[in-house]
Amino acid sequence: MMEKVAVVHYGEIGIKGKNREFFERKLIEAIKRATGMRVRRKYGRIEVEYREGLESRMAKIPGIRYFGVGFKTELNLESIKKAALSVLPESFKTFKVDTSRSNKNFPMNSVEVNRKVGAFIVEKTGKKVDLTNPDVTVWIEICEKEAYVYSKRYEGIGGLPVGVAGKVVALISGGIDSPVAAFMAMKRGCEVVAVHFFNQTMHSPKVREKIRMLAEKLAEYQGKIKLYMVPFKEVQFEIINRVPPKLRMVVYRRSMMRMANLIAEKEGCKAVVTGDSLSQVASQTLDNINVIYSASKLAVLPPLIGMDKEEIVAIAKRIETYEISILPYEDCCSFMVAQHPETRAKIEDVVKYEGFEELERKAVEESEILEVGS
Ligand SMILES: Nc1ncnc2c1ncn2[C@@H]1O[C@H](COP(=O)(O)OP(=O)(O)OP(=O)(O)O)[C@@H](O)[C@H]1O
Repeated sequence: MMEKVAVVHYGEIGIKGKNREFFERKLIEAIKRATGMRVRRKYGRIEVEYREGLESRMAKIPGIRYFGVGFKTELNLESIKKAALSVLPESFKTFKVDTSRSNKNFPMNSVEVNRKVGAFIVEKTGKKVDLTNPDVTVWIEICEKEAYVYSKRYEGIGGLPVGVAGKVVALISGGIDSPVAAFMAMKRGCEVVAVHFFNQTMHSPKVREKIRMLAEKLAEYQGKIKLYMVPFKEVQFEIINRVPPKLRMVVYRRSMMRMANLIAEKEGCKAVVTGDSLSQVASQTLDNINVIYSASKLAVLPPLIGMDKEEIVAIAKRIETYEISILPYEDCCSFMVAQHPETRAKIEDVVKYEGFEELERKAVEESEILEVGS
């Protein structure tokens, strides 16, 4: 019996005590959804029936630390040797065998298995062992009733399965930062509801298409994603009518916070995620962040707060949102703000211009709600 499988390891879940079963169930659901294959929990790992192309989908599932693709075999040295030969690539010069053994009843320890299987590969292929820098590593995992043997090992994105931490609203602007922030929240177990505010007259269909593309990319990590497109032209015009240009930016971001809270209430979300990073732009001074975030009843989580632009860009490239984010688009709000917005806003100077909750509620009610992803 030799069955082609992927064997999944999930670091952090292992140490979560009584929540472990819940986390494993969520991870199994996510793998099933992403691959459509049979998935089983086994020996502190997850075994996935193999199909072509499964690797790229699995590499995007939060909660997976790494996974191997190879064979499941019967638990005896002969079967393991046979599997080891069959996972070798066509051309290589050097190799090593790396065995781990969770079944302590197996008659050989890991070092002995390394030696026996290594000697067998040398005998059959004439290749050399190199323990420090081999071209190929053959991993062998000896479990209760079976062994897994593979030479292809893929890094996952780590973190926790989507959904174990609850739901959040993530504000997605169309820039580089906010999709990265949404991804970071997913990676820590949040199910994300994406929200974008746009001006229904000024914004071309291209903007909507771009936001949809970003949501689709994020859906690859989460399964499906709900996207709220909130038309907030009326709110914007009210802000222009009432608020001096210098303060408009802080006021519209507070308004976005209130609308995000309304959506969170509808969707059962427990926090608002933004792409703010400290001091990157004028809106992101500590004074302004205090004033903006205080418009939210729910906690506001800015996962990028301590990151440099280069670090954010590197993640955006890795998760493949970068190429979409740099497509040209009309920014929602730059037309309405002063060239040098206030950087030290004070709450008492701002609230006196506010009071458009009715328009905010209407904008949220008129949102287009899309289910994106497969
Ligand atoms: N039109 C919008 N729709 C939804 N969220 C928005 C919108 N504009 C701004 N935001 C939220 O406010 C945050 C700060 O926006 P701002 O434009 O000041 O910063 P930024 O660093 O350019 O962020 P980004 O790269 O995400 O656009 C964004 O990361 C996003 O979470």
